[in-house]
Amino acid sequence: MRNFFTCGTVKFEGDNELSSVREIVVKNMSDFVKDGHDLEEAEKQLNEKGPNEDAWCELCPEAEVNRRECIDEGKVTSVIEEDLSIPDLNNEKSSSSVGTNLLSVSLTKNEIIPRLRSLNVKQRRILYKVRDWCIQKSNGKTPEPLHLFITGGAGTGKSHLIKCIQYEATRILAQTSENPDDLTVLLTAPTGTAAFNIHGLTIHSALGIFKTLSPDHATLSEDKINSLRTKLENLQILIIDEISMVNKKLLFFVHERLRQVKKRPDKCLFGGVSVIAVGDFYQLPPVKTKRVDKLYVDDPSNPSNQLWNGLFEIAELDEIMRQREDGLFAELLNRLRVKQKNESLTLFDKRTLTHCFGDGPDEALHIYSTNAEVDNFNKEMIMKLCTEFKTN
Ligand SMILES: Nc1ncnc2c1ncn2[C@@H]1O[C@H](COP(=O)(O)OP(=O)(O)OP(=O)(O)O)[C@@H](O)[C@H]1O
Repeated sequence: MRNFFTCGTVKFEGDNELSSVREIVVKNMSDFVKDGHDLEEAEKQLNEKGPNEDAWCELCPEAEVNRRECIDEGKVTSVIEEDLSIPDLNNEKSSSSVGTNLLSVSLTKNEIIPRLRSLNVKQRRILYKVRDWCIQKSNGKTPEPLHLFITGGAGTGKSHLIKCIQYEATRILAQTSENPDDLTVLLTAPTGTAAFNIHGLTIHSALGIFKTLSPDHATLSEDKINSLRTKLENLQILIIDEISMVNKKLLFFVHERLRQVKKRPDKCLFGGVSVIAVGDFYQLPPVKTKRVDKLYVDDPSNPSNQLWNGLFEIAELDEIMRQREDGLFAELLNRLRVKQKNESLTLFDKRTLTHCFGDGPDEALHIYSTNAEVDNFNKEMIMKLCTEFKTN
């Protein structure tokens, strides 16, 4: 056989000359078996090492970078940002305008790489846990949904980590849907300010939840649900920042809405979508919420209790990542964070706090405990900034 290949000749009909078998085979191979060696090599590697999790990035790094840069420049908008004006949310103007105008933007590759490299051991461990889950998904496996609670005091790098998780999870999960631009990871927070800080969306606007959390609005009509479904049909991970500001009722509505969107039965928690909750229960609590309705308060009589207590795996960050003076202040905050009312402060902490006391620069965000103080400050600033003003 080998002889026939190397020395054999054939004669084609109507052709007077003999043609070399070898030449014909080589020509046909170059025409029809392009990249044959590479394909064989790839098949061999696939069999030996399994699928390459970073294949997309290796094949098309430029395309991915371009796509992310376009998003940053606003040329390509996130699916969710375009329009989420679900009619029965229009009754409440603010609920449709706050969240829908916020872009759910991930960082560019160039911005993310230094962040990924800077992660400390605990941050990295959490990232890898989420990453492993995403890789299993992208390899066609069906791992149980993640329910992860990332917590830690002020400045321990929770927000920093969220952006890394969002980037990595989006990148890997892009391989699971036909359109790599499909929304697979949604970054949300319970208030407009918190959402803005992480370049995310409010939970209400992203999931079409009425702000007053009235039971009448728990279920959207099939039309409205369909519209939400087209935007969220490939959603696999929901990240909720500032979870301390979410109460049992809101989390229950999130579960219900995801269940509706994913067409899953009652018992399917969050419609099978993985949820990563991030925050610190020593920080801001939900507004107008009784103690028993706070998430961390175990109340078996409340049907939504099962959505939090005992469900979420806790991952705690404890290394303060803020720099210099900010770092000292963050350390102070973290000492105060766990103090009981009757425990006194150390002399050093008292001094530091006294040093911080004062109005601070005008342009800094001022927080007052009464509306009257807020009005006073605003008036004072208006008088300072606007020299010419008219009153009615
Ligand atoms: N691994 C890291 N390497 C370098 N800087 C980091 C790292 N993690 C966080 N930081 C920086 O530390 C500061 C605090 O981080 P971040 O805002 O993420 O903390 P946080 O836990 O969300 O704080 P808070 O609860 O007060 O909102 C930020 O300036 C952030 O950029």
